[in-house]
Amino acid sequence: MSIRVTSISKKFHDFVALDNLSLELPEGQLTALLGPSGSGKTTLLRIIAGLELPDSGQIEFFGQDQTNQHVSQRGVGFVFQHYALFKHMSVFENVAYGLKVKPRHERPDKATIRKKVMELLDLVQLGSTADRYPAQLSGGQRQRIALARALAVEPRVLLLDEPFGALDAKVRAELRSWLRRLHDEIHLTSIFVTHDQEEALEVADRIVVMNQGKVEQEGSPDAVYENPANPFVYQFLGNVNLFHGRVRSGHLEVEQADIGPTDMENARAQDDEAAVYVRPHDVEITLQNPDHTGIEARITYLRSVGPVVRLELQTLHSGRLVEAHMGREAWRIIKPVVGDRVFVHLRNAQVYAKEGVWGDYVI
Ligand SMILES: Nc1ncnc2c1ncn2[C@@H]1O[C@H](COP(=O)(O)OP(=O)(O)OP(=O)(O)O)[C@@H](O)[C@H]1O
Repeated sequence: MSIRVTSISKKFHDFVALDNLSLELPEGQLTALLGPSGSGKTTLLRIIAGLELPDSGQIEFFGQDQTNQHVSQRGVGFVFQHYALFKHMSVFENVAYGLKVKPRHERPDKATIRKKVMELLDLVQLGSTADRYPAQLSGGQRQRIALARALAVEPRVLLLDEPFGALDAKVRAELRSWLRRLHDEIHLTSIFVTHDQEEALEVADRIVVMNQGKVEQEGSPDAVYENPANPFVYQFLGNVNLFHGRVRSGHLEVEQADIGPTDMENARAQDDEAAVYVRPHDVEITLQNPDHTGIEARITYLRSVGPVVRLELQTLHSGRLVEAHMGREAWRIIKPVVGDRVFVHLRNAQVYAKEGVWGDYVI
């Protein structure tokens, strides 16, 4: 385990930013701290870095206690959202900076520094910009240089705080896949903070979902997406429809439709109210409802966006709005239009019964 966070708490006045939080981060992996604004992600990152002191708890790197180590002794590299490069220095000088300011006995000679900087610039695919100044680079290029600068001092741990947060959507998407490929090359233990679930799912080896200073769930992107531990995680990881249903004798009922048998193990959940969550791409639409498993609804909005047709429907029983995404092929078969009365089927529903008891219900 390369980074171990044990029982960290941090208050700002009366506000609890981190609440007895513990976490272990595997070596060589890229871990995303994901959570809504104010959930404590940046505070945790700053405490790991040594930029902020916890009220209690312990931080270890590779088995060594770092809690009282100064930031300069921890061997961390940073990239921040607005970590401006030195404007008056060229790209080369910016990346070389951390090496040039090392104490004399640790400082590499000039030729070694030049070789290293050029290698790093090639690694971030900006070798040709060595003589330019930051003002002559795009925002995305500047962040790549900031990353090269952070890597120059060979940190043990790389910390990135919303590194692409200030960039536009297209550049952001490019840098995401670039960061993923880069990490596959360097395998440095890295933590990056984001509130963008897509970014976390696409880039990270592990995701830590945070809420109100605590960890809600941690695991691989697939595990967290496929098996969210609770409604908070489920809702946070993407668009979702919520239905109120009832489990009766092991069957899930939603708006007079018999959705089918549930596999909920807990006895209390066998006859109870249930919150039913379904993602838009798991909502299926049919024109007929012979087995009464569909919820009656009317199409109120329809628009095709690239390969997906987005629909909004309103259920006839409760008036609840439902978002559905159909593949174009599926849409072509039944060609529904606005105003049509159809049936909504819930696939891969996550059923959370009252009192936090929950089950996974899959047709
Ligand atoms: N120095 C400080 N003084 C007072 N309150 C602070 C300080 N730093 C953070 N906070 C508060 O602690 C809470 C957690 O902040 P933090 O920046 O860790 O959240 P975050 O999850 O990174 O959110 P965001 O995505 O908005 O940056 C916030 O409510 C913030 O206002």
